[in-house]
This record gives sequence, structure tokens and C-alpha cells, in this order.
Amino acid sequence: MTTPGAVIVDAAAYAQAVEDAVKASAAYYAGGTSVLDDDAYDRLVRGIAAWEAGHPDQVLPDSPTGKVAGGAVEGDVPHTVAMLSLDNVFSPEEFTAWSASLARRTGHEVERFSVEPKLDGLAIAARYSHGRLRQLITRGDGTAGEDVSHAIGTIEGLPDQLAEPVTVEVRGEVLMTTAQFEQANEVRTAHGGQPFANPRGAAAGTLRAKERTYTVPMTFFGYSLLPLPDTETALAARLGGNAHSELMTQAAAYGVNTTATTAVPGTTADSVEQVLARVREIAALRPDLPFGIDGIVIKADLAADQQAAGSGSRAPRWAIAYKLPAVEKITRLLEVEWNVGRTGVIAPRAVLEPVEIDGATITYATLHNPADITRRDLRLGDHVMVHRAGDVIPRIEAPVAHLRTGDEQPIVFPEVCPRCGAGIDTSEQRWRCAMGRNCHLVAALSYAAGRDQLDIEGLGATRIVQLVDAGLVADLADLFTLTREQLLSLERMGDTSTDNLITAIAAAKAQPLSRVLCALGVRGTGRSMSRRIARHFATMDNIRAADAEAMQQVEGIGTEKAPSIVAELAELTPLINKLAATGVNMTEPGATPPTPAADGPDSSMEQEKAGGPLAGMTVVVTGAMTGVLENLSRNQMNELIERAGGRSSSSVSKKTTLVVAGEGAGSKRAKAEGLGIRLATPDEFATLVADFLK
Ligand SMILES: NC(=O)c1ccc[n+]([C@@H]2O[C@H](COP(=O)([O-])OP(=O)(O)OC[C@H]3O[C@@H](n4cnc5c(N)ncnc54)[C@H](O)[C@@H]3O)[C@@H](O)[C@H]2O)c1
Ligand SMILES: [Zn+2]
Repeated sequence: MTTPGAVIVDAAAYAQAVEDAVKASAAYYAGGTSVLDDDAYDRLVRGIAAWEAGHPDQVLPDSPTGKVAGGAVEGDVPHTVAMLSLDNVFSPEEFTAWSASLARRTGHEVERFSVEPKLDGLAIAARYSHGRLRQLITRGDGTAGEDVSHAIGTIEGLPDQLAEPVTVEVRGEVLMTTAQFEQANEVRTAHGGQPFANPRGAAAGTLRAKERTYTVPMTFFGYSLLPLPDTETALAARLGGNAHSELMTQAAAYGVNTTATTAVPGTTADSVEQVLARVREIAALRPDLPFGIDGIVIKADLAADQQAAGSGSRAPRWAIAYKLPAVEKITRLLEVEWNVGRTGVIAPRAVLEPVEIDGATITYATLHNPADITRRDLRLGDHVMVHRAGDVIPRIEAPVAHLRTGDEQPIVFPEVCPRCGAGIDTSEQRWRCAMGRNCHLVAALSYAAGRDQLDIEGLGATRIVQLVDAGLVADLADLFTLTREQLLSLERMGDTSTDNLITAIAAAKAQPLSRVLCALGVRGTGRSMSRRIARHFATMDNIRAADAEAMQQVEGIGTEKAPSIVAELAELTPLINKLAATGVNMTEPGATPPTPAADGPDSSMEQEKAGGPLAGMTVVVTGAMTGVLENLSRNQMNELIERAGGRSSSSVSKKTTLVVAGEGAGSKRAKAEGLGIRLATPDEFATLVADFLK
């Protein structure tokens, strides 16, 4: 996991490395404009340390080794107690070794650890006097920091006034959530500024910026609470003697935001094994967190253990950072490809100079739409910060604008459809070929015939290409009027496969409306949304009669989506009519149409919910299903949940009531455990919904 250090061959290379590291650090802590990503920086510092170990008499005074912030930052406001950095471990073995060394220092096995996410922002000390926030100070060089009190009032989670009139110092991390970062860059570029490369840099830059004409929000998470010189004696004694976990509870009671409000709250652990189990849990939850973490911080929880272990000049000995692999790397944007999807949407995709992030080689990243490219001010040849966590599709955070050489080229947007040459409809943020779903008919039909839509066995992409090439099919409805002779005329179509396909196509006519609707591929409506629409309206006629306002009654459809769904359904009228004429089912079994008198959203669904065993529940399915559920696709599981009165969802959140966790369930299970959500095995779940299994 640790990348090897840079190899330094002589004193001149060493001096250059020290200079580069100090420069990178200064930029990193000042506003995130470092030319190195963290891996590259850490490699450089390891190289410096290795050379110094062999040449202890030639260590330069500027060397970053052994210093808080690599010695690159200073401050003029002294800290009452040093604000240190943390030492690192990278594996269970290294952590176990560290815990053994800690036990040697304290004279006994540490009884209790606290385990917290390592928030990826910057450290700050907030001084409260009689409950009022008076001063904000950065970590600086550890002994003195910079006064950034001008940021008071712009940091969520750091109240101006505590719940009690106490005099204390709260320390913690200031960061930008992913949403705050997006917003910050939007506001910043709108004001003519360069975008920040990543949330950490954005927080650092924003915190130090004084006279900005605009403010962008940040978020604070407290992780330490200590007395100030004029803190009342009794309170000071209490703060000095309390365990870390108790201090965190106290900070939260004062009204300070802590990790307790997140999906990865700080916890305590009584053994090394428990610590490592929690490390795995937090690592599994990382991709879903709305903010960045770069590791897990493990601390001796009890004050007595902390005092016995003591601190070095750079880091305390009673705490350690268990580093997780970097999820951000700097690479270059080489090209932008424009691909047409099954609905005719023309989606841009970034082609990157291949870069390894957390064990995977990344060559592509999503770019949502042309407006997104413009907003981010991306150019071909730009160095870009690429983010990839878990299985989430890699994304470009922002260009590293100050690395520009002037040779970067603007990204050219297509003027005609790159697939068929037709015009482009640019009226929505996501551009679309004027031919719509006919542009990429094979993709549209393959999707429609797929298992979760019309489920037509024997109609794979190859066959569809044959049908389209032979001119037998020009839209979805044509599938339903194919004759035996037409199919037999195709290459490699024998009697049996023809009969089977004819039967499968005929059977598809009886699919419920939800699947027919899904097969149409209306933009913005996937499987679950199609089911919700079909259940809400019960018939295709009702759906087509709905205006935007009526469409918004369906859960999950807002003011933006509703009009575009209505418009697209109108556009699909000829096709829907044609489908209905061939005998395709246009009703949803078991659903009752909304009555005009019913008020409030989704009343038809509420009525249904009242009946089933999953009434009022939000259910997430993860892992492999077994037993009677073994052959159900994820979509069929979701259909089952909804038949039984529940709501299906694909992501675990506080709103989730039940997680059906099969074999191999990973991060969703871990998250459910972290949130204390009820878990069920596939068998238990099957029993619960037995009446609804068909
Ligand atoms: N890209 C660059 O050019 C560059 C330059 C300098 C440093 N860096 C990176 O910064 C890192 C070193 O920075 P550092 O000295 O700030 O140390 P660090 O970030 O590795 O660890 C110490 C910090 O962790 C933070 N932290 C987060 N959650 C915490 C919690 N729950 N409890 C306690 N502390 C918590 C605190 O701010 C604390 O100061 C390196 O990993 C390096 O890659 C990068
Ligand atoms: Zn096209």
C-alpha cells in the first residue's frame, strides 16, 4: 500500500528534494495548489528521510522530516498546548506493532481505544470564552498558528455560542463536504477565480482568504476539547481527567458538531481486534461518505494512558493515523469522447493519461454534461485531480489550474450527433441526438428486451443488430409484429429458435405496465421510478393524461423532472399507440389509479402500503440471494418489496428500516451495522414476504 520513496542519489538531489517538499507543503497548507498529489509528496519525504538516515551530518535545517506541516507554515498566535500531527501506520501488522509499543510506554495493555475517521481537511483551534466563539487559529507549525477569526460565522458545526457559558478550546477539522466543494467552485469560477483542485485545498484556501466578496460554507467536526488558561478550575480538572470519548460527548452537548452526526461516528474498542474490525467498517463506508477521509485515527481513550505515553515534537505517542489508500491523483486530461446512449443522450467522457488509484488503473472519468465542463473550466492537456473511491465511477474534481502552461486547448463540443450526424437538441443540460432513441436503436432495443424490462429471452444484441440491419425493425413496436417467415430469413435462425423467440415476444406483451414503461427508456426514469409511476397511475392512459403537476405527485419526481417526463411521454405517443395496437399490456396489476379527491402525494401507494408486511418500511437488498429468492434479479427483489407494501432503495441511509443481506454483502451491510439498522438473511426475508412470492 505504501509506495516506495523517491531515490535520492547525492547531496544536490537531496537539497533539491528538500526545496521541492517545502514548496509543495507551503502551497498545500495555504490553499491546496501543490503540484504534487499526496502520494507523490509522501514518496518525496520518504526519499528525503532515507537519504538523511545515511547522511545524518548533512541534514538541512529546512528539511521537512520530523516537523509539523513539514516546517512549511508558521503562525504568530501561540497554542496553549502544542497542536501536533500524527504518525502513520498502513497495515494491521503495523497497527499491532504500534499498540505493542504503546503498551510498553504505558506499562500495560491499553484497555480502551477510541476509533474515529480521519477527516481530510485542516486542523483548527476554536477558542470560546464564556460560551462565545472569540478566536480561530490554524495549526501552523504546531506551537503557533495563524489567526483566521474572520471565518467565524461561515463554518457549519462551529456555533458562535455554546449551550453553556464555558471557557474552553475546541479543536477539530474544517472541511468541505462534496456538495460544499461543488458549490464553492461554482461560486468561485462565477467570480472569475480559478477552481480549487479538491475539497481539502478548497477548505484551506477559503479559511485563509480574507476579503472575499462571497462566502462559501464549510463544515467543522470537533475531535478534541481542552481547557484554556482562564478556564474555571473545576472544569479544567474535569477536562484534563476525562477520557477522549467522554470529551466528545461533552463537546456535542455544548453544541459542537462531531462525527457522532455521521455514518462513521467515533466509537471505542477494547482490543486490537475490535479496533481493526472498526477500521475495516469505516474503510468500507468511505466511498459513500459525503466528505473525504484519508484514514482512521486511533487514540488511547483514557487520559491516564495518554499522559503515560506522552508526545514527541511532531506527534503524540498515544494516537496513530491508520492511513487508507489515496483516492486522489493528479493526471492529465487528454481527450473528451462523446458517446450516444440508448436514449439518444450524448454524454461526454474524459480520457485520462492512465493513473493508478488504489490498485486500479484509471483511464476514463465521467463528465456529466457540456455545462459541467464549462462550469469546471476544463481544457484539454490540463492537469486534473481525479477522485476514485471504491467502485464509484471516477470523477474529475477540478483542473490544477496553476499548472497550466498556456498550451491547453479548449474542449470542442460536437455540433452534430457523433453517431449519426443528425442535429443536437441542446435545450436540456444533457444534450441529445435529434433522432432520439432511434439514433442508437440497437442499444435502445437491447435495453427494452433486457431481463428487468420486457425480459425477451433469445433477443440479444447480436440478433437485434440482424433485425435492424435487415430493416425488419425500426422501433420497439415492430418487434411485436415480426412474423415467423421474417425471423426464419435471418442467418443462423432455425425452426426451434424461431418458435422460441416468437413465444418469448408474445409473452412479453403481458408484462406489467411498469416494465413496459421502463422499456420505453424515458430519460430520468429507471426501473424503480418506472414502477412508482406505474403504481401511482395504474394505466398508461392515466400516465399520458398527467400534466407536470400530476406527475409530481409521484414520490421522487420533483419540479425539474416532472415536465421533462411529461414532454418525453408526449414525444413517445406514436410509439405507445403502436405498442398498444399490437396488444402490449398497458395496465399495472394490483394498482389503483389516484382519485381526484385524494390529497397529498402518492395516496394510492399509501393505501397499498397499509396492507403488506413491509408497510411503511424502506428496504435495501445487498449480496447474493439464496434459497427461494436465489433466482430473483435485483429488480425482481425490488418488485417483491413493493408488492409487499414496502419501498425499495439501493442505498443504505438513516431512513432505511431493513437490509436484506445475502452472501458477500459488503459495504452496505457494514453501513447498516454502523447505523444500527435491522438486518435479515434471505431466508428470514422470504418468510416475511411469503404471501407475496409468486
Ligand atoms: N500534496 C502535497 O503537496 C502535500 C504537502 C504536504 C503534506 N501533504 C499531505 O499531508 C499529510 C501530512 O499532513 P499533516 O501533518 O497535516 O498530518 P496528517 O494529516 O497525516 O495527520 C494529522 C492531522 O489529522 C487531522 N485529523 C483528522 N481527523 C482527526 C481526528 N479524528 N483526530 C485527530 N486528528 C485528526 C488533524 O488535522 C491533524 O492535524 C501527508 O499525508 C501528506 O501527503 C501533502
Ligand atoms: Zn444520432
